Amino acid sequence: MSKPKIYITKKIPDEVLAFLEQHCECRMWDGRGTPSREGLLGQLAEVEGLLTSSGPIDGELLARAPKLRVVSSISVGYNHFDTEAMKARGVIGTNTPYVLDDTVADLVLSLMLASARRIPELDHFVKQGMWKKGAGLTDEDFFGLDVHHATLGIIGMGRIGEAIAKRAVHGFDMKLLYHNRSRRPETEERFHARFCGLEELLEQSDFVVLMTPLTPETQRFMRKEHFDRMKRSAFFINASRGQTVDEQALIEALQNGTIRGAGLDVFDTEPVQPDNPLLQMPNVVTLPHIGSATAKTRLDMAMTAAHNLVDALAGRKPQYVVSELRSLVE
Ligand SMILES: NC(=O)c1ccc[n+]([C@@H]2O[C@H](COP(=O)([O-])OP(=O)(O)OC[C@H]3O[C@@H](n4cnc5c(N)ncnc54)[C@H](O)[C@@H]3O)[C@@H](O)[C@H]2O)c1
Ligand SMILES: O=C(O)[C@H](O)CO
Repeated sequence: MSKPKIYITKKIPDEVLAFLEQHCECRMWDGRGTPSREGLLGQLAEVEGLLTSSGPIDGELLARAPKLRVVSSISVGYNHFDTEAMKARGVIGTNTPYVLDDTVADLVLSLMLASARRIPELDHFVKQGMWKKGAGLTDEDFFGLDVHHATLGIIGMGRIGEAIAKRAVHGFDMKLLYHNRSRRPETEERFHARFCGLEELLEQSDFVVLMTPLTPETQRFMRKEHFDRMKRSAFFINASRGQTVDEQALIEALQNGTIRGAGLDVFDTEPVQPDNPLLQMPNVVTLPHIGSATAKTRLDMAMTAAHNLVDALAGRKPQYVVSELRSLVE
């Protein structure tokens, strides 16, 4: 029996490719990064499975891929899936939850610590030779904000939110507030966390961490009125998606001193434009969307995605089908 044809839009670890080759006829993008949109669309005529981490997987793409049955994303976020178009065509969509929770949570704590203790700013200061006698420096020039025992507000208390909570509460003795679509009694008990309305969370937190998925409901979720409610001494951390924030409102809140600083792994446009004012701000720590970027975690994500793809193509129920498309496998 012939193997199903799949296309892989970025380089994946050898052992994941070897596993896929046992079950599928694989073609993998061999350039750097990912193919252009046109380049990708031109590859799809015979393809039954797509392994990717970007999109959009929309009506235009589906029209160019008449045999496509499964799109397996090497990511937990799947805002690049047009789930309505996929459902209408019966295309299964899968993702990779759980395997990256700890790695992303480590990064969020890093952003909190780096922004509050001004690590990149003061690293630059030292390397530029500005730490010297006679410069008139005082202790206060280096003061930051304590992370330990501060109040953390997590918006979007899901899998990654919980991993952040564990580190913050058990490691840093932080007080935890959270806002979520629904209450989580076990989380409250485990971390002495308090569920509260968004406004109260914003007003009381020293660190506000945004960890919701990007959905129509969370698009531009953090706006001017929300930054206005935050403490002037507070930090805003975003590792969800850039479009969950009104970036212009964030820029103004930072410029006006409405909030003290920010730690950002994600941006409205990625890669972030070089003239984005956020890149000029010493009180903002910026990263190139690296929440899950360790070799071990990316390997686990790619292998999880490969199993999802192989199972779905073989007519078995994959481990992680995105919720909007679960009816296709039940
Ligand atoms: N920066 C990165 O590299 C990186 C890595 C992994 C995940 N992410 C992002 O993080 C997101 C969360 O991942 P997860 O695995 O924790 O997902 P999850 O589904 O386990 O948790 C998300 C939580 O957000 C809540 N939520 C959704 N809409 C909400 C709303 N309108 N108001 C309040 N709460 C709301 C949900 O109830 C859920 O508890 C992903 O969808 C992805 O966009 C980013
Ligand atoms: O959603 C995810 O898994 C990360 O953002 C990587 O894309």
